[in-house]
Amino acid sequence: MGDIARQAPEKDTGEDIYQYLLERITNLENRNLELREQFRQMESEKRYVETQKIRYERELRKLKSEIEQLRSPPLVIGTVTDVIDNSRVIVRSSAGPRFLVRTSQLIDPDLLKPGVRCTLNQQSLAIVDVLPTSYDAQIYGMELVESPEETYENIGGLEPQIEEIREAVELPLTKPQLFEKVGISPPKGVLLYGPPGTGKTLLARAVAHQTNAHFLRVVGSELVQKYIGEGARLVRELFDLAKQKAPSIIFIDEIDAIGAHRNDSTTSGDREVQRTLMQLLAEMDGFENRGDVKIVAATNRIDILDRALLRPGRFDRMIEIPLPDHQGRLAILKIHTLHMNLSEDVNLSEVSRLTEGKNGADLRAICMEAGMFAIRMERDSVNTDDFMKAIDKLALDFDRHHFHTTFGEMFA
Ligand SMILES: Nc1ncnc2c1ncn2[C@@H]1O[C@H](COP(=O)(O)OP(=O)(O)OP(=O)(O)O)[C@@H](O)[C@H]1O
Repeated sequence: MGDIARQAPEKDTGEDIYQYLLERITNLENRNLELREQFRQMESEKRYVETQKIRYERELRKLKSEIEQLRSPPLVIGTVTDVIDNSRVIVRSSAGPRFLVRTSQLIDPDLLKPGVRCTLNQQSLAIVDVLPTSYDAQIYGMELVESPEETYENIGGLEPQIEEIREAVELPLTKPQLFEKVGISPPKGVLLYGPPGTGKTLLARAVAHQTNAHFLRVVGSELVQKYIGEGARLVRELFDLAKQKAPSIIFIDEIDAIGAHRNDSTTSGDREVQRTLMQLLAEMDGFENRGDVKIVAATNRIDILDRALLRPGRFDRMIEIPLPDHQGRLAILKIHTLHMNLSEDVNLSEVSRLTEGKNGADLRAICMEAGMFAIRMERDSVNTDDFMKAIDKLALDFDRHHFHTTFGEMFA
């Protein structure tokens, strides 16, 4: 600035004035360049702030819709008993009482006939939807796979557990005569317990693959939360379907949601859970041991399970699925990097050492993230640096998730 503001020469010979103006022009040009550079930097900062803003807005929208979902009340199931006119029908709710309710204009009045099952809004009891009369696994969030693709080779570090489940589930399905000859009953149900993401679902799917059995998966919490008053009925239908599709493996994930230790509380939610559990126990008891339907359940909370579930003839085999140790992590990393193009510098044993305490699902995520870092750097092989960044990113995501969960709980 000082240069630009320099005083004009006192002696105004033509040469001096020319020199002075030349210098002034150069200074102004330099200053112009400086300002342009500053402008460019500010533009790029502005762009960065704008993208950050978009990211936060997106995150906000996601969180809002999550809150919305959590707040949306479950639906009540009912059966139409009488139709008054196009907008009013009498419905018997699954909890017992009958109501005169309104129907949404979106529902085709021709569908509303006595005997039809429908869902009702929990507060207004207005009819929200009509359920198909025939059994539809998808409605209830059941997953039915003809024969899953996972094999024992896709499971890392659980050799003793694989052996156990083969003996308890696979052998009775493939060689029932062995048990008959010896005169013992094979286990009816197997309970897999341990921390989340350690491969319990994977193990159950692999057994179904090995035995060419249908794989039917239900989630305990969904059985009792999605459609009030339907838990017991769903359990009954689940077993019917499994028998129909035999050989089959019923996989009940989060069994603790229906099989937690009972206490004396009598809220309607608790009664619903109890009815569902009683139905499950009844189904298991009335079940042919030597049949070709096997039940595998999984839980992260064996400590809260009702002992009734663990009695002989029910889940009489318990298999612990622990967090993987160093060798286990190495085996899992090998599985998830099998088809990846790894640079020579990658030492999976070192990656395993740096991921102590991580489960199989985390390790899979680390491998995928490492691959993403390589893609971002426009490389076609994954190197050690990518793995290090992926490990850091996972730790960061974990902290963020933890923060959101705690934050969410504060407002729950
Ligand atoms: N031992 C393992 N070997 C290979 N992959 C694994 C292993 N454990 C977990 N994974 C990976 O993590 C994913 C999630 O694991 P899975 O759903 O089987 O865990 P889970 O124990 O059933 O968890 P949850 O208790 O949360 O239901 C699997 O699909 C698989 O890709």
